[in-house]
Amino acid sequence: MGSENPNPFQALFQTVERFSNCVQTHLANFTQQAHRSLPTKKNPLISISSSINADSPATNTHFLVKKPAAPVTKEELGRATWTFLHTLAAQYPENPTRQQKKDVKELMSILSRMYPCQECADHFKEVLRANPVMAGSHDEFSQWLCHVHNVVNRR
Ligand SMILES: Cc1cc2nc3c(=O)[nH]c(=O)nc-3n(C[C@H](O)[C@H](O)[C@H](O)COP(=O)(O)OP(=O)(O)OC[C@H]3O[C@@H](n4cnc5c(N)ncnc54)[C@H](O)[C@@H]3O)c2cc1C
Repeated sequence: MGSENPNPFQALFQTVERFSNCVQTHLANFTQQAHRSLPTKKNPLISISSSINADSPATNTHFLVKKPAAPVTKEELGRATWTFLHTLAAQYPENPTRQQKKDVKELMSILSRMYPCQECADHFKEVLRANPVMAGSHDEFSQWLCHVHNVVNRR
């Protein structure tokens, strides 16, 4: 076989290798996490409390009920956001439309401006500048996300 007929297993081996690298990263992160202490709730980024108050008169169309604040730390917010992003990547189509590619790039850009942790948002802007979103296919986007997740967490 000449260079026009590359080994048909080569692409498969490369995909398996990339997947294996990603799994290794997961395991490494998981092991590190197991040794870390649980995130502290002493310094929450934000407190999520319902704006519903049961005591107020029903003069408006909605009732207000005050609930205890649920503190959200940087770690909790990060984990929830990564879960959302990796779920999005898992469902990202093999052959995305032009609109889907545009949407996912805009989403990342919005995240870098509006992420509710200013320090993280600023850092993510730098990460995006150095690693422009790659969303040409399911694999491309999943691997790009995996990579930027590692870059963010290495910091
Ligand atoms: C956009 C963004 C910017 C952030 N910037 C900062 C910052 O500047 N400073 C800061 O302190 N924190 C930042 N964070 C939070 C940080 O990334 C972590 O979410 C947080 O520190 C908690 O880390 P963790 O190790 O518990 O797990 P997380 O990194 O939140 O990951 C959650 C789970 O995802 C899995 N996982 C880990 N790596 C990968 C991977 N590469 N691919 C697939 N799955 C993986 C693991 O099973 C892990 O338990 C940012 C988060 C986001 C979403």
